[in-house]
Amino acid sequence: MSNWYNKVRQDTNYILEAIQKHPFITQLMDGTLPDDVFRFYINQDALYLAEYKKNLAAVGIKCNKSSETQYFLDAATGIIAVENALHQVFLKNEILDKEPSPTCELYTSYLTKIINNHSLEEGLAAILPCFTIYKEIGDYILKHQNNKDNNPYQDWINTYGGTAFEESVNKATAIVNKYANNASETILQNMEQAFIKASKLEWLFWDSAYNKEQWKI
Ligand SMILES: Cc1ncc(C[n+]2csc(CCO)c2C)c(N)n1
Repeated sequence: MSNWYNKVRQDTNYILEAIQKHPFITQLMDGTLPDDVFRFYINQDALYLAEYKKNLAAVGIKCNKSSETQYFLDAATGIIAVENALHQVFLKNEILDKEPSPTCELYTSYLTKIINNHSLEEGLAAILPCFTIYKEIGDYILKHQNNKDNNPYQDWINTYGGTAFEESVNKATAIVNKYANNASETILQNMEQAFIKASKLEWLFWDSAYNKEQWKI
């Protein structure tokens, strides 16, 4: 298969469209997203990222080539720097709640399960939507917004849209494509399932933030 990502991107287009239409994203874009909702999101995202960086490092050390390991370990370190800066801006460094929401718990546990108990290829497929969906949503907002000078969430939008983040996403995608090129039919099916599941969890993460999801008991 020449380009695995292009195929799964096509197959998950409906998820991307659902994210673009989600009120969290439309209100983030027009700047009307309630402050408490965004803070809930950033709070949960800080908890998500604390686990995600471990998952990225775990995938990295399983890769065969040292350049691939280097890439994922650098990306994990980058999370500490870049993403934490966003949390400083919006959360003023204060973690409001240390308890992950059900969806945050589900997404991080799902990734940890796949990475630790399944093939490297599936692990790679599972971590990729985190990169590609944020890049696409960042670009989508930059393209469609007309309030760049007075959107309270512009720092967030600029982090993911535009060219700064593009190279990193392309590199991650290229690594996953390379492993897919050498994968068996069964592994390819598992990779696609993992990519779809993680993409759905990205939608769910925004939806759960929009509803300020709580544990029911
Ligand atoms: C739920 C959730 N999903 C994806 C990202 C975006 N993101 C997190 S780490 C990383 C790779 C290196 O920066 C990217 C793109 C996020 N912040 N929160």
